[in-house]
Amino acid sequence: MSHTQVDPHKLAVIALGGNAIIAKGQKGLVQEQFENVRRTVDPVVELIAQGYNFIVTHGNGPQVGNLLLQNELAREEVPEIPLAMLDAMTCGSMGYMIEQCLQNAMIRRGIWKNVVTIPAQVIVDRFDPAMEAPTKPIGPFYTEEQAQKLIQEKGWLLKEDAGRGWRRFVASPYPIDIVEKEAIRQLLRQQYLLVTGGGGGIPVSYHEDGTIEGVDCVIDKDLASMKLAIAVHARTLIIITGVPKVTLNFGTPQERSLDRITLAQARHYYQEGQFPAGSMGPKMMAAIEFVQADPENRVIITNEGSLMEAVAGREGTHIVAY
Ligand SMILES: NC(=O)OP(=O)(O)O
Repeated sequence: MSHTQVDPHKLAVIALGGNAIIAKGQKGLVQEQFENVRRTVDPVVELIAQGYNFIVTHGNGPQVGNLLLQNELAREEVPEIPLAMLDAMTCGSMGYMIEQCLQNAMIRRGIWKNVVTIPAQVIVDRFDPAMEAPTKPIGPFYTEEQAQKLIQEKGWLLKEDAGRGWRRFVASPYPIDIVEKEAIRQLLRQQYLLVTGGGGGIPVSYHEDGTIEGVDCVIDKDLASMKLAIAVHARTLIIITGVPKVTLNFGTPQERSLDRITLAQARHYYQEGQFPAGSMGPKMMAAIEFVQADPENRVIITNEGSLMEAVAGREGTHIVAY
């Protein structure tokens, strides 16, 4: 294989949760975020040393929610920034952090590889019904009492987020395509390590004349990562989350973790309502669509500490065609 070809079996898209970069209970200080990213990229760099290449994507839920809050607090002093632009800001700021941590980890490991961040525009349908029914939790967690006060005083939409506390919700339409996908493929052919699709990408939609414009929403990063993985013909999509394995009957005495499930089983459990919206739901939806796209595709859902073992097949939940 020449250096201008990409081995799809050694190419993986790895999606880091925004909630792993600002963990629950943390304020989101820049130092905290750098520390979390450093810890997360170490095993990624170990896998690079084994010959893998990656597209690293990341969530932005806590970060874009914090920016929105800053924006609203400063609205008397400086012009407000629309949500699509705030998404773009997180692509840059979080891309900077992840890119630098990857570079430093590779230098320490004696690996030389180009790393670059691309703030990718992701096409959505601005008439997607999801624009009218917000499902994406962003920003800090509140108690129910704080949330009710904010709903009354500020008119924000706050809802309970998968048993973890109350959060603000914004629209999250389905990602259709990636504007910069050809540039991304070109850089992969040249063996670049890419940070792109961050925050689910910057949401944009087409006008009838073919021009594009930002849409104020936050795309789910697991669905955008899946679209990216399909676009670059990666065979592996890795979704890093807070738990080592996906479980059935979560939080009940019947709870059990899943090691390896087929596409048919994943669909069955999804339809049974085993995976709540706002947590495991979009991850499993992304997994189903990715494996459906090609029977050679596989998805690994795990946490950062189990990544090495999961890639070796000894940890995590694996979703495969058969
Ligand atoms: N955009 C997005 O899905 O972010 P989180 O993963 O942080 O929720």
